[in-house]
Amino acid sequence: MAAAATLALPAIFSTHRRGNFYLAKALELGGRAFIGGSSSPISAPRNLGSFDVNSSLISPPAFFPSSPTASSPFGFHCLDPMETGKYADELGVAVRVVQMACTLCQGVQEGLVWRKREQVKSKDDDSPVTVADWGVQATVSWVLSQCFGSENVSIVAEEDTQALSRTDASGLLESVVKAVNGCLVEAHRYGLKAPQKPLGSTDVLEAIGRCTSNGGPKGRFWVLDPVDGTLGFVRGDQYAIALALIEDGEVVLGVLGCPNYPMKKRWLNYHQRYYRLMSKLSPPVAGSWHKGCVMYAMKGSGEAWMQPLVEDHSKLGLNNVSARPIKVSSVDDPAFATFCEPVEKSNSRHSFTAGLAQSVGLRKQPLRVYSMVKYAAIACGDAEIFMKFAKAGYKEKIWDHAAGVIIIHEAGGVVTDAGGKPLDFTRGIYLEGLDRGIIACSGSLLHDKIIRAVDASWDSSSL
Ligand SMILES: Nc1ncnc2c1ncn2[C@@H]1O[C@H](COP(=O)(O)OS(=O)(=O)O)[C@@H](OP(=O)(O)O)[C@H]1O
Ligand SMILES: [Mg+2]
Ligand SMILES: [Mg+2]
Ligand SMILES: [Mg+2]
Repeated sequence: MAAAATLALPAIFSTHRRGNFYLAKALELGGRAFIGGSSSPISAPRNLGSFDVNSSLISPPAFFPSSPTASSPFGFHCLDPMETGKYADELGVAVRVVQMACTLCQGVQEGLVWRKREQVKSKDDDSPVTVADWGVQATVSWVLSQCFGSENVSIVAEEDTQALSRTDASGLLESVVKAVNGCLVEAHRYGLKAPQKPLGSTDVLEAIGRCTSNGGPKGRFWVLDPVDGTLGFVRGDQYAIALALIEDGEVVLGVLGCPNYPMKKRWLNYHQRYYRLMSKLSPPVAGSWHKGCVMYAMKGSGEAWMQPLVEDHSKLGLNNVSARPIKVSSVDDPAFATFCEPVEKSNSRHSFTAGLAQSVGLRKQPLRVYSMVKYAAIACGDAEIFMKFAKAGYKEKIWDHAAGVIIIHEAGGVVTDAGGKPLDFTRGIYLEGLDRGIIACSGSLLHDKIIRAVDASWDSSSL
């Protein structure tokens, strides 16, 4: 939604050289993020079958097992049919398109090492936007329209076409079109249909520009953050692709693609340390740095799932596919809890959260991670707390939270504002009425403690 008015390069180029060096190093180590199966304890997902929504999908969905179930003729992750079958088709399409989008982003992130100047632009608020942000928005919008019919699809999304439509942006637009077609041509590998011919620039602009919904309390709309944590993305670090569906003001499904997030926590620790200490750590054995996953959940199911990113589903035996249920951590002693927060000081008050951490008895260093990967870390039990206190005047957008909130919730956690109220997705593109900040926790014990600590210290803080 924020307009990208200038094509001038942002300051991040001078300050982010380190990040690109890291990315180059990371790529030297592992090549493209690819997981052909996880060695984590797996329980096979109970989903399945053939699939054909408006003939835009082909069957069987390669990353789900293949036998049909009574509850899901479309073959997706089969949750309790009484409660959650309603959105099974939407979830299936959402997971597939997010998987595809992850691959698009990985390609662009690799390219940033060599061609960053053409691929990153600056928006009015100086935040970065890249070929990947536009490319993912176009791809998701196109696929959703194909699958459900454009007349049935309404999307709230972060990006617009303003910067891409400028006469001096033809090279940029060309890069976006190339990224989108490169992604869509592989659609069949994800059980989706590719376009009959490559999309032209008009089609791509139309797909991006179609995402003009303003949300609200009634009806059904998708919420998309094509690249959340673009700064992390540009720096070769963590980022997420976030897609959610909202109906009558409630988030009913959420999918988070986390292309650099490992299936195993120990690799997250390694990733963090590797970025910081770079040359002092020996590189992981090639291919062993299993990173890249998609997490998803459907409202009311009490289940959330994580599966590895796969590049080519056709090369996988269906039974090798390894979605596993995720649950929040059971740690409720603050001394052993990990809390996450934004990396950028300008996005959240680090000094305030440091004070809170101390008063609550948190002992570990904060895990500063870009994007909704923070929500992902809590949902899968890698961390216990996420706190964000934006500066006064900043209004949180629904696309930065919707997918993460439902996944944490279904995985057993709690997400509220600092007043203990659920986030309100009924009031347009912003989380209007948000009380002070956002607090997500693995359990209510920790959550209560943080809320009380915020109350105790808010007035004396300078916020
Ligand atoms: N000033 C300010 N205050 C608070 N939040 C802001 C602010 N500016 C931006 N944003 C939004 O923050 C999104 C990234 O949030 P993160 O938690 O990943 O922050 S950080 O990058 O780790 O610092 C980021 O999402 P993306 O634009 O998708 O990257 C923004 O929507
Ligand atoms: Mg975002
Ligand atoms: Mg974004
Ligand atoms: Mg942005």
